[in-house]
This record gives sequence, structure tokens and C-alpha cells, in this order.
Amino acid sequence: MTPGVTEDMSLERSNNNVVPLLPRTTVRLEFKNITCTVNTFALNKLRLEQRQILKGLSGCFRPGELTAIMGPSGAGKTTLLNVLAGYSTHGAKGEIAVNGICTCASHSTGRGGVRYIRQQDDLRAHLTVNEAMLLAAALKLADFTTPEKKEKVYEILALLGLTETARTLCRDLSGGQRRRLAVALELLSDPSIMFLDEPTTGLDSSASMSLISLLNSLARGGRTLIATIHQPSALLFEKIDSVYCLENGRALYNGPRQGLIPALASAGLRCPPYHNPADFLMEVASGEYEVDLIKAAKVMAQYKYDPTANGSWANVPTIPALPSPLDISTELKTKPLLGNSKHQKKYSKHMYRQAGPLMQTWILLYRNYLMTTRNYSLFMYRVAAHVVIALIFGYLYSGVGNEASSVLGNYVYLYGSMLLVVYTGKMSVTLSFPLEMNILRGEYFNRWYNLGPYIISILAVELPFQMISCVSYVVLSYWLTDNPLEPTRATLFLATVVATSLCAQAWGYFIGSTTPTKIAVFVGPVLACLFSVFGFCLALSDTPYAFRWLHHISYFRAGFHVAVHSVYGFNRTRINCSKIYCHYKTPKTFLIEMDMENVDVGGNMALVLSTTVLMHLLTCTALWYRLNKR
Ligand SMILES: Nc1ncnc2c1ncn2[C@@H]1O[C@H](COP(=O)(O)OP(=O)(O)OP(=O)(O)O)[C@@H](O)[C@H]1O
Repeated sequence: MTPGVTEDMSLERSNNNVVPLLPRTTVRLEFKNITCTVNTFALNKLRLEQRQILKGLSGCFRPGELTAIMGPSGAGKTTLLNVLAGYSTHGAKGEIAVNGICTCASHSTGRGGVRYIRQQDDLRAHLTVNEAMLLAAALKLADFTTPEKKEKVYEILALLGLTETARTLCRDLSGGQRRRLAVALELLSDPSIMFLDEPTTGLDSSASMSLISLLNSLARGGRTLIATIHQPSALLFEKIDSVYCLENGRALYNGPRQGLIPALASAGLRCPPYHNPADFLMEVASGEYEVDLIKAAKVMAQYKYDPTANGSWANVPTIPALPSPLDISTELKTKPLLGNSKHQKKYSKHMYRQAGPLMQTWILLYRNYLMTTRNYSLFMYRVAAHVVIALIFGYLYSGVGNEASSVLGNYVYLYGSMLLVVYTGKMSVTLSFPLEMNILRGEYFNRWYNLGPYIISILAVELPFQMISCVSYVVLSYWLTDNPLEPTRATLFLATVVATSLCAQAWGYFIGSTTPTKIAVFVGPVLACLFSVFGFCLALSDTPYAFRWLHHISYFRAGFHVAVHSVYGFNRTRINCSKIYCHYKTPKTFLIEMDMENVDVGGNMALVLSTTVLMHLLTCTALWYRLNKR
């Protein structure tokens, strides 16, 4: 059993005191002159054009503060977040310093151990909250004992108000609970800096308030928190410490929330009394007031907010803050935040270290096992589909395997069988992997595990699935079509069909991991069709020279030739003939006419197996590149 992820996934603990979580170190993130340029295709001019999305942004995010990145839609908020987090840095330039250590903005590494909670749903739908947390703890907290992991999971769930939902499947959580769980999963490793992309989008005002209060409290514990927020209500805006407002890729305002209205006023933009300052800022940034925003930004940058002064800000009406729905802020106000917390002392002897590769593989396998057992209908449908097709083929081609007048019918059955297993093997992963890719990107970026263990864990589930589906199809259809039941022939046929299907699956992984779903949908079938024509009705001698290389590299052709040979080759004696004349009474006649009398079984099997290994290696390389060179 995986340490910390035993069959008893309950979260029992003796002590119910929830202690606020404190990061180990604090992170100050400064950035200077950040630009981001992308190439876009201008349809009207039919050429590539460069477009600058971020136009020289500078600023600083401090520990202990919740910073909101605001701005109208398309202003560049997500792009800025991606570049600063190191999540996607394509086309980025400029300097980013983490606690004074400078890196280039184009480096795609998680800066300062940053954790990035993206807008997309990165949760595993078929795990319960409890399981998701314990599995994440097992992956991330190698130095903790099992009771300590459970204790930590319990603390975090309690802190985020998720204790009640511990046994709920992630797919059944409400939007707000999902966002909180996403935060909880990352809090396990006590990150000092967290980025959140639009955490309140899709939440109602109460859920948004609850989440922003939570983020505010986490920031108070010494973390650096940065979140993109679209249009916060006045109450929600009160929970924000600093504002970084963008307009069209430029910084409009960068400073403390309390300094916003006086800064706007210094540029001649007076917020009407009782108007939500956040709304006013968005109206200004959207160009609803006739002002030169570049000039206004320059003037506002000159404004120095003085929190002690009785001046401008004191005269601005503020809305009294309501108690946090999670009531965390109150608790944090009454407890020391840094340095001497019970929690910090309790875990101070531990490093926040990832589990080793073997343990990661084991945990991920266990996770896949749990998810598969919850979602077994998918597996059952897949096997059932193969069984149904076997029955249909068995009915249509009944008895063709041992009848000389039906050799061509049997040939079509063999070809159809190969086509079936190639399509099901390839398309099942070609279409599902891009969806998996989204979650993989999030978990990998947030350093849950390495690529090797992840790949082993998905293959360990997918390979047996495909093998079981193939075996159920072959056994049933081969028997119904009355093909020879000699052990050597039957075993070779089964082995060839399964190997070809796994090779197609390896191709599917490669296509799914390198192309978007919309393209993968047709690239997969087109390649399968292209490879399938070689060797079926097209002999090598009839193939134009320019295409002969396709004949040689086609795993479909190789598998199909071995399958035909296993049925009609190896000096098979005469086949029964129930008619007056059967042209293919001697199997050799058929093999000669089909240009298959000299099939190199070993060579063809080696081609299928080596193509499988090659495609898996290419998939690993492509995945590594996509995950590390963003
Ligand atoms: N790879 C890309 N190629 C072309 N244009 C891009 C690319 N990425 C982003 N953009 C453009 O850059 C601009 C900023 O995008 P971004 O997603 O950062 O905006 P945003 O402020 O987060 O918007 P929203 O609030 O609607 O999510 C948009 O106009 C977008 O179309």
C-alpha cells in the first residue's frame, strides 16, 4: 500500500485546533520591462504579423500581500501571469528577480517555487476530496510520516472549509469548492508564492467573497499571492492589498488599493462618491472616459501613497469590511503569523520533498487504479464493443476460415480485424490524451511528479485495457469464423493482432500529445488508412517507387502479413472445398497471388515492436519538450 494512501483514507485526528499555515520562506518578485510578442496571421494581408501583447511592464509583488491583476478583457492579464509564473514564456522578454536573483523572462521554470492555479479545471473527477488530498500529500511530502500527512491534509481541509466535503467526488463539488480544493492541493507543500488565474470567474458573490477572503488570509501568513480578477465587487475589492491594472498591455495603475482613488484623482479622474472603485478603474481602463490613458498612467505613477497621511485617502468613503464567511481572518488576527507558530515548529524538521521516482510510480498507479474502478463503465463499453463486432463478423464470415471457396472472404475478415484493432487502439488515446494533457500540464508545472512515473502509470492502465479488448475480439471471432485452432497458428495470430493494436496505440499517444484534438481527429484515421493500403490490395511490385518506403515502414502491413501467414502459411495443407472447383484449394496458391509467399515473420514482428517502442520514445520526448519549453 502507498504510504499515506491506505485503504483507510479517513482523516481522524485527536486535536481539532486548526492552525494557520505558514510558508517557510518569503518571496519578493520584481519584474522589469516585460514584453511579450506573438506572431499572428493577418488574413487580409496573407502574412505573419507581430503583435505585442505586453508592452514593457514593471512592478513588484511582495510577501504578505494579495495582489489583484485587473483590466478589461484582452488587456493581457493571463499573459502577464503566465510569463511571471514561468508557465508560458513564449515571446517574452525582460527581467524577473525572485528575492533579488535575476532571471530572464523567457526562461520557462517555476520561479521561486511558484504554484500556479489555472482557470481550467485541473481536478481528477473520479477521486474524492480526501483521496485527492492524500494522494497529493503522498506525492509531495516524502519526508512526512503517514499520520503527519493525514494531519496536514486535515488542517488544510479545515482551513479551507472543505472538511464536510471530504468524501465527495471532485466531479460533484460546487464551483467554489473546486477552486478551494485546487488551492488546498497546492497548499500541501506550503508554497511561498501562488498565482491564480481568474479564481472567482463563474462563482456567485458569496463564493467569490469566501475565496478572496481565504486568499487574503493566506497572504497574511507571509505568502505572495497574485490573482487575476475581472470585476470585483466593492466588498471583495476591500480584501485586496495591491492592484496592478492593465490596459492594452500597459500598466495603468500599480500600487496599494488604498492609493488607487487618490492616484486616479491626481490624473484628473475623480471616482464619484459611493461608486465602486474597482468598477471605476475598469471603466477608466476600458476607455469610457475621454482621457489619454498613457499620460494618465504616467501621472499616476508619480503619485506616492502615504498611508499615515490624513490627506486624500482618509477623505474617500470606504465600505466597512464584513466578517469573512470562512472566519479565518479573525483567527489569523489573533495568532502570530510568522516565526513561532506551533504548525511551523511541528513541521520544521521536514523538507518539502517530492517522493522518489519508484514511489511516484506506485502512487500514480494507485491513483489510476482508483479512478478506473470508479469509471469502469468506459472499460466495459470498450470490451463490449469488441465483443459485439466479433459477433457481427463471426456471423457475417461464419465458417470462412476452413473453406477454400471463401478464402477471399476470410482475407477480408483478417483485414477488417486488423483495421478494427488499429482504429480502436489509436483513436481511444488520440482523442482522450489532449484532455489529459491539460491536467498533466498543471500537475507537472506544480511539481507533483516527474514525467517517467506518469507515463509508466498511464501505460500500465491503457496497455492491459487494449490487450483485453483485442483478446476478447480475436478469441471469439477467430473461433466463429472457423479459422485453424492449431496452437501455433492461433497464438501467432493473437500475438500479431495485439502487437499491431498496441503499435497503433503508441501512434495514438504520439499524435494526441503533439497535435490539438481538432487536428488529431483526422490525422489519426488518415495515417491508419494510408498505412493500411500497403500490403492489402497493393503488392510491393505494383507500388510506385516513390511510395515503397511506406510499404517498408508500415506497421499495419507488417502485422497484416504475419496474420495472413499465420492462417495460410507454414505449409498449411489443402483447405476443404465444398464446391466443384475452388481456386484456392491449396493455400500456397493464394499466398503467391497475394505476394505473401515469403513473409518474414520475425522481421515483420520486429518492425511492429520497434515502431511501438520508437513511438513511445517520441511521445516521451514530445511531452518533455511541451512541458518544459513552454
Ligand atoms: N498566442 C497568442 N497568439 C495571438 N494572440 C494572443 C496569444 N495569446 C494571447 N493573445 C492575445 O493577447 C491579448 C491578451 O490576452 P490575455 O489572455 O492575456 O488577456 P486577458 O486580459 O487575460 O483577457 P481575459 O480577461 O478575457 O481572459 C488578447 O487579445 C489575446 O487575443
